[in-house]
Amino acid sequence: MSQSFASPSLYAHALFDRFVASQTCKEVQQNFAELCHHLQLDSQDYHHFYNKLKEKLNYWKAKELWQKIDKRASHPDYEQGKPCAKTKCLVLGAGPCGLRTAVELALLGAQVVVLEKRTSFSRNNVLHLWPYTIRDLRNLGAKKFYGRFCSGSLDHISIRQLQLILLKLVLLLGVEVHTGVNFKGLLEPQASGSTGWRALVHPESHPAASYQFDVFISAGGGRFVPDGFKIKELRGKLAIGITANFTNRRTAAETQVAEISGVARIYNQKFFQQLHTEMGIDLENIVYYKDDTHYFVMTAKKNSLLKKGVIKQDSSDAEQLLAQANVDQEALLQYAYDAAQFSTSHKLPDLEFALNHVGKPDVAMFDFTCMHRAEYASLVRERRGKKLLIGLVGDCLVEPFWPLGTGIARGFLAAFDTAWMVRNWGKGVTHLQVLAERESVYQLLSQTTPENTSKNYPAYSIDPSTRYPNVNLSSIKPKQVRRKRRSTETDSLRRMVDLLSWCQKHTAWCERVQVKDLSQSWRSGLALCALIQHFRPKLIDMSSLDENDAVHNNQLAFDILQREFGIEPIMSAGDMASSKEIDQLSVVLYLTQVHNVFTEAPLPKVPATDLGSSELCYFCHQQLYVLERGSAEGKFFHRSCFICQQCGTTLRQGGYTFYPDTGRFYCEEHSEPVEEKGEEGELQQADLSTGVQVWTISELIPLCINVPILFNMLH
Ligand SMILES: NC(=O)C1=CN([C@@H]2O[C@H](COP(=O)(O)OP(=O)(O)OC[C@H]3O[C@@H](n4cnc5c(N)ncnc54)[C@H](OP(=O)(O)O)[C@@H]3O)[C@@H](O)[C@H]2O)C=CC1
Repeated sequence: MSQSFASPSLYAHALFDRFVASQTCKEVQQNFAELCHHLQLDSQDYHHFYNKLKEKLNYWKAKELWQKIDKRASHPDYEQGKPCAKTKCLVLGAGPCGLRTAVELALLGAQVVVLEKRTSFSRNNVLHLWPYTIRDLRNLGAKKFYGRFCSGSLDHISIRQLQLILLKLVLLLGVEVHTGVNFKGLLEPQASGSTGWRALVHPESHPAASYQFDVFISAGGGRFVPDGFKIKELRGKLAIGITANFTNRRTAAETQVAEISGVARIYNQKFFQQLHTEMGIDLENIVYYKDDTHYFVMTAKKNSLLKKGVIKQDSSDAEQLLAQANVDQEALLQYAYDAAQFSTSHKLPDLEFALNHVGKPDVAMFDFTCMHRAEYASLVRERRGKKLLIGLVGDCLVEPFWPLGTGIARGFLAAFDTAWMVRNWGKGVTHLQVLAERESVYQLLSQTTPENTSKNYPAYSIDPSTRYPNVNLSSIKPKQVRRKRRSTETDSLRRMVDLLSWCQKHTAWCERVQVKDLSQSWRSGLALCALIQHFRPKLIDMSSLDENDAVHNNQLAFDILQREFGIEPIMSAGDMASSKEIDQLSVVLYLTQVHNVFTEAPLPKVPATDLGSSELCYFCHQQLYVLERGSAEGKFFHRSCFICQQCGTTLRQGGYTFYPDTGRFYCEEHSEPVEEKGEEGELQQADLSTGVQVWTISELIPLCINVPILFNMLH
């Protein structure tokens, strides 16, 4: 105990205060460990941890937090932690969505382990919060952890602050969070039946490697989707986003500068014209929020970026256009700096770039026209009698179109829906029913807006019917799930068969080689060498190879493929030649890469649709850019056009009356004159989705069955 404290309990209070006020991920973890040590609490005793902590820390400040947590935990949906008392969950990713899901799983009584590859929370970018998320976080004590949380009319928070709030909360609830741990894949239960599902992690010796679980939640962000899930790609017209963060010193001058919650070109032509004339910067829109940083996000026009030398060479391919080598970083910094200065009337003195996680000025330019969405949200895998429920949340489920500000709100909705699914799982509902219900709810997610979700925020719980009015939990039937899964499995199998056919076709020229399967046929190394010779005759001479020298043949092929094409060997040449059984999955993974380099199979190109600008305003029928878009009753419009039909006052959300027969909106004081009813067409939203199917290694993995048998079945 520190000498300066009169009693152990005062010291505990100080430690708790320090934990609550921690401002980095590392500080949170260290202060938490110190608190547990001082109170002699085992943080891995997840069932009892929170209650024991409460017993030992009952001074006013802690009590205020316990009251909030207890209120949430006493919701009937959690049944006092019974539904998932035997459920063990692994959550991948300590982003806001992974952590928010972890809170719910812990409240349901599950053991929860979170893996995060980063060691610090460094994302300054600021997220827009829907009213329900603000209420949700407030009720979980967000303001206790972060005093500035949504003060006044603020409706946004930096990603890192949100992560810090949720990290503190999950730790108090007994969740284990391991940072600096990279999830590499799922490990199936062993044949002996001695282990369940586990994770392959880096570093391999990390204790999380031995954790066995029956629920896996992937919240690894937009780039991480586990094997077995199909992804759809949605593309819009080219839209170049720039985000920039500047240090916020919170001086009086900085405090006074007004935020810009979304100025779009159509509203303030003069501002954008001046910006263009005076600075040569041509923008569609700009947003400025204050939190830990001064955060600016803008959509820039390509031509102005070319003229200012930010983009070096024009290209019709967005990827090439924004490739690192084609961007002048200094010019980009200047562009973002000038836009920030101009839009705040040069009232932010001494603007200095905040630094990102690699210590560079936190400015990024990206193409946000392309987004991914998982075709379904859940899966069950079964091996050796052990079932694993897999769910997706956050950006890896639905990547948001950021100007809409939907990311975190939809992310949290999916976190609740996923928790509801795990609750059913824990309660022993059959797995097809669990999946069918989850998919029924998932169908709604991409259409949710603050208007069409329930306004009864206090009633929100993990039960989907509290949030989605008129949700039909059985719109998808268990048998449909089975059919869909089967077709996915058949797709995977077909691809394996295709791979086998491809290998057979391109080794057929060599009499000494007979490819019958995707395992034993590759032992001698000759088949691999024959494939190489077929596609790159100069790299190898088959006539010099001896079938009985398997180690040499394999080593030769592995070396060539690594040196020439960067394909890492799957095992040592010695193991390949001598192991009792060759692992089919490994061979499939390896040969898929060989197939891809030799065929250079291009990914299908997607026709561009016009996401950014094709809609028209419901009222004025003029072009409607997404950033300036308001919506009510399923209509989209310029916010300035949203006025009372009679008196012209601007309407606000929740403060209007809508007449579906005429499609007109009125303020609360006026109403539709009976005799004036007319007809008005409904604006239909274009279907922007374009399914793109890409053959990836992961699609070959779900089923590693006996390919020759399947080959016969399918042909
Ligand atoms: N720049 C921006 O403005 C961004 C905003 N967001 C917003 O944040 C919100 C929540 O996003 P969320 O879905 O939680 O995702 P996040 O991207 O916030 O979090 C996912 C976390 O998982 C980590 N991760 C990924 N793969 C692995 C792995 N194999 N092993 C261990 N850790 C891994 C990621 O690290 P790493 O990031 O290093 O891959 C990241 O820290 C959304 O609203 C989204 O729109 C999200 C990302 C960027």
